[in-house]
Amino acid sequence: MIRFASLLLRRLEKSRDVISSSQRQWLHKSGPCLKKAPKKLRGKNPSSQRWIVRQLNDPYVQKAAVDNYRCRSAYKLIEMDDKFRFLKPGLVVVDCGACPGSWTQVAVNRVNAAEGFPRGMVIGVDLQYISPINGAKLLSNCDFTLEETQEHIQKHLPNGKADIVLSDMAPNATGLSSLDHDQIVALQTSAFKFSKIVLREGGVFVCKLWDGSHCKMFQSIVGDVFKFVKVIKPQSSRSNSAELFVFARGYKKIRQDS
Ligand SMILES: C[S@@+](CC[C@H](N)C(=O)[O-])C[C@H]1O[C@@H](n2cnc3c(N)ncnc32)[C@H](O)[C@@H]1O
Repeated sequence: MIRFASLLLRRLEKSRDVISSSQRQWLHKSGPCLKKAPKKLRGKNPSSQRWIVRQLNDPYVQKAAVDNYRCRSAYKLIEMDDKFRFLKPGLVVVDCGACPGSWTQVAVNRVNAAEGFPRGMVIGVDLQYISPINGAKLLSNCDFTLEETQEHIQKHLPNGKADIVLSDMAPNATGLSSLDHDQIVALQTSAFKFSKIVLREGGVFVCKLWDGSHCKMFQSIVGDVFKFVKVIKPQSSRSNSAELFVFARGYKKIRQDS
């Protein structure tokens, strides 16, 4: 058991949230969460130890492994979609900040779910390499905030249009909360501007923020062009994280010049 745990630790350390199929099988068989840190943690720095123990004890990490999702973030999108029912069969989805790919996996499953409906389309884009996902177009190593990337995405969209823009993009956190907040707001402002260009009337925009001074303003700017806006914290989002999601539906297709 400990040997397997050590193997898992090594893999977790290498790839953070991403879990391989053998780890998935082991987690599946091992049942309930580990409550104690395996001996192999000795010698690791305290922050690595905390991260590893948290991963091993996190039910969503285990569930993701069993359900074949690339990371626990999948459940945040699943929860939001179970509540608001926006990922419908046949829709076109852009997933910004898609790596390692769990939101893309959820979106592919849900927009292609029903027989007799046209197949949907999911395009994922990230600064990092995203390994292939059946049924998705992936644009790896692309900075979403660049005009050329956004033009490239548009070229892949049918008539340059999408029904849903998702953005789970996040900068590398510095630990300085106001700086991190400003950086994520800048990223999501770029996703919001893009959504105003590509969304069809009635479209949906979902993005992640880290709580801070600009949240209210961001929500109000989004509210100007969507009929319904809500800030939500899914249960699967860790309670000690500043993470929040802005969910906006009913894009009002008006002339935009910003
Ligand atoms: C929290 S992860 C996304 C997890 C993803 N939703 C999933 O479920 O697998 C945030 C991602 O945003 C990406 N990112 C940050 N800045 C970006 C940018 N300017 N352009 C594209 N991706 C970016 C990061 O590389 C990182 O992979």
